[in-house]
Amino acid sequence: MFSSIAKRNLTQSLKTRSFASVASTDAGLPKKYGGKYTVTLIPGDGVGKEITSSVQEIFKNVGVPVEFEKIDVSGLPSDGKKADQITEAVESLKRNKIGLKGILYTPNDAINKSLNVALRKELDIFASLVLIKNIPGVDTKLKDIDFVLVRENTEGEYSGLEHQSVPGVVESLKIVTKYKTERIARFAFDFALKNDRKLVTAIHKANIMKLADGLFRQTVKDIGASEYPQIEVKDMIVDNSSMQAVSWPQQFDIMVTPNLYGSILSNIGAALVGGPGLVPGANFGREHAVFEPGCRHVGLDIKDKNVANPTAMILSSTMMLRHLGLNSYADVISQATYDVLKEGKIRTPDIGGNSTTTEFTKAILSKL
Ligand SMILES: NC(=O)C1=CN([C@@H]2O[C@H](COP(=O)(O)OP(=O)(O)OC[C@H]3O[C@@H](n4cnc5c(N)ncnc54)[C@H](O)[C@@H]3O)[C@@H](O)[C@H]2O)C=CC1
Ligand SMILES: O=C(O)CCC(=O)C(=O)O
Ligand SMILES: [Mg+2]
Repeated sequence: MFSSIAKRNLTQSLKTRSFASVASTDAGLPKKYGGKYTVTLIPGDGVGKEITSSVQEIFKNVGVPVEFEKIDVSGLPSDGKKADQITEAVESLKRNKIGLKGILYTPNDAINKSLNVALRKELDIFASLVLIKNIPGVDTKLKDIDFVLVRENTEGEYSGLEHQSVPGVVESLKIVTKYKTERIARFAFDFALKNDRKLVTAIHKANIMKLADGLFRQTVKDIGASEYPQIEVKDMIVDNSSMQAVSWPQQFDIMVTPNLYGSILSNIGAALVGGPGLVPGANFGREHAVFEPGCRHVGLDIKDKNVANPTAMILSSTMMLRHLGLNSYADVISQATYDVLKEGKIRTPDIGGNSTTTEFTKAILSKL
């Protein structure tokens, strides 16, 4: 199915500290026009503008053959017409097939639905891929962490099907389908095969949600046993997985999860390796791929303060370049980013420094 998932193809020097090459689906890659790819750029809310500016500056400096088509979308209630913005973004992504995206804010009210979720559903970018790996130079309590989260991105607890039956009684539907579970399971196993990973763990709560999570658990196990006998498959209850993740994360290789457990585990994963500013991510469908920071934080509290860590966005952009087959550009940019982090002289406050986003970006530029 995902025949074009790239093998780890990084140079030996990068191997120990780079994330795996990323999955791409068997959909045709975007076409180049005038020698360049057009990529939809959605800076998003909070720190989005600052961290995507950092990527744009780096791409320009390196001469990456990518032209950005910028679309402003905001989840902030005050900011313009949501329906028009999201339609424009979806049309652009459908045209370009590929996007780089910051995170869109969702108010905690009963009215405004998540635009992030709407975009993922509309494009059917069903597989969220988040890479949790220690970065040399970023000190963490636990070491040698290197696991991948494959999260179902379009159903589960994020289905948004809720109603109040009578005042004080709310029903919230979690949808799990065999079809969508099979495809996320195959994505996880294909990714394992192509990236030399050996173990897929299905995360669930089948002891309580016997039908929904029972279906998820059993389907992953069945697909593993029948189609991927060379990959080991285990399952683990989500509560225990959370505990294991903060005590013995080295046991995990690939976790395949329903939607909400993936969000929670991506946050745990980010905390393990240094925070939300460091973890890259991507969303794949059959036709489209959208790259965005893996644990999807908005960072409204630090907006326009020039302190955001752009690493997650930069590494998401290098995943995107690998998806486009622009590996040499990806290698140069990720190497420079890792070098700056390893040296530790210039670092943003989230990882213990006092440098600005601009200074961090300049330090990367100086390595290129
Ligand atoms: N609140 C929202 O509108 C949305 C929330 N989410 C989800 O909700 C959960 C938590 O989100 P929030 O409470 O909004 O978290 P948040 O955006 O407030 O971030 C939490 C903390 O991390 C810091 N942070 C985030 N990005 C950073 C960066 N690049 N560099 C340095 N520091 C950074 C922030 O300053 C903040 O202190 C996550 O699972 C996220 O995926 C996802 C999309 C929208
Ligand atoms: O879009 C949102 O507001 C929240 C979504 C979320 O937590 C996630 O996608 O990880
Ligand atoms: Mg989340």
